[in-house]
Amino acid sequence: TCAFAGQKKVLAAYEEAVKCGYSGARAGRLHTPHGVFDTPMFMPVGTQATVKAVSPRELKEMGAQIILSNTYHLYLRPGTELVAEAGGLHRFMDWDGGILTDSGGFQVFSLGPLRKITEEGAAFRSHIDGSTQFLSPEIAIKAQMNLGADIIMAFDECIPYPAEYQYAKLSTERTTRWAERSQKAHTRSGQALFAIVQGGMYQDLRRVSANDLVSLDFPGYGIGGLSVGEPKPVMYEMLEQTVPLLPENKPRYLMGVGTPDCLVEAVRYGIDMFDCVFPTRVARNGTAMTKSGRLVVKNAAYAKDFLPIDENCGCYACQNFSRAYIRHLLKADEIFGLRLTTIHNLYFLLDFTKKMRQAILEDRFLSFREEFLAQYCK
Ligand SMILES: CCNc1nc2cc3[nH]c(NC)nc3cc2c(=O)[nH]1
Ligand SMILES: [Zn+2]
Repeated sequence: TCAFAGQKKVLAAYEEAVKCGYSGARAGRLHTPHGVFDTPMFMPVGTQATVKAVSPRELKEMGAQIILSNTYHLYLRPGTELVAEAGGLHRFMDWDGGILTDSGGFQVFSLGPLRKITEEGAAFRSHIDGSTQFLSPEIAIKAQMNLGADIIMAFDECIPYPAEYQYAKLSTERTTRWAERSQKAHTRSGQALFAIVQGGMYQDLRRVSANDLVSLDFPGYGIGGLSVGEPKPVMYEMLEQTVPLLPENKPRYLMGVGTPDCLVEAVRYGIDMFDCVFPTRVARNGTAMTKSGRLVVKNAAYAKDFLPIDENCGCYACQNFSRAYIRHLLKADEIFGLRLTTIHNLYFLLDFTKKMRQAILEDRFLSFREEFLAQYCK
């Protein structure tokens, strides 16, 4: 491993990245106004200012460092000015760890019935009350400044998959112009603005997007437009093309990823931060994540299984309750059942990133990856 001194960048500084072997995997420390955090890291998703079914105290207990909230949702309800009046998102939801807000781009394209995208921004209909809404780089950045997250995201377009080369090219160029407008609109000190690399599934567009955004000098970079239905090998190929072009002393955030096998591959390419609704979403339909794959604890097979979900798991659910009990709660539509599967899934992913960090620091990441993939894809 080689120690690595990054120059101090305001707030989202990236330093002590420790490279491991010939893979791009690295263990780093991310500096924010709410603390210094270890990477690789998984960020639980708290879309509407709550990570569904768990409390801030439980999140802290399970080792969550930074959580994600969605600007699109909070902008529509309860409104980002209201959150600012409440003292900002940290106060509003009583979370004193790190918060990252997305810029609404993705939700507009994936939630609201899309109206149209112009150079100015994106018009859409609210998925809540059908009202006509409009988001632009300026509006999205102002909303995020009101929310007061530690890390905010530039306004971008997540190119759908598949997309024609010409569309991907024009959209990527516009996203770069939007990144510049986001930068100009961002006037709040004590907050890091990350750009988002696009380029669809086209190697040359990915390289152009990364190079253009790097020359605009952001404190960190999201990699967007992935985990949108493309085959995993295509996602990995885009990472291979993109990550090496990003500054080593700045964090790389792969948006919307994912399952443990994707995390371990992305870490190998040099990704530091992840967010995904998968662990909390599948928990709510009774699926638990384990190192051997998924365990649908709601299945009849577990009716009399008095073992925990995972005997080696240190989470509150596995330390105190059996599969039979959790299955009973889920079958009875008891809220506590969803809480237990959610606590387990979040703990599993947070613990998994901690294990990857340890492996990197001990220079054994590649064997860690081999062993995990052999067990997980079984
Ligand atoms: C910050 C908002 N912009 C933004 N969010 C995203 C969220 C994603 N979530 C997934 N898979 C679940 N892919 C994503 C891509 C983007 C993307 O390209 N852009
Ligand atoms: Zn557990």
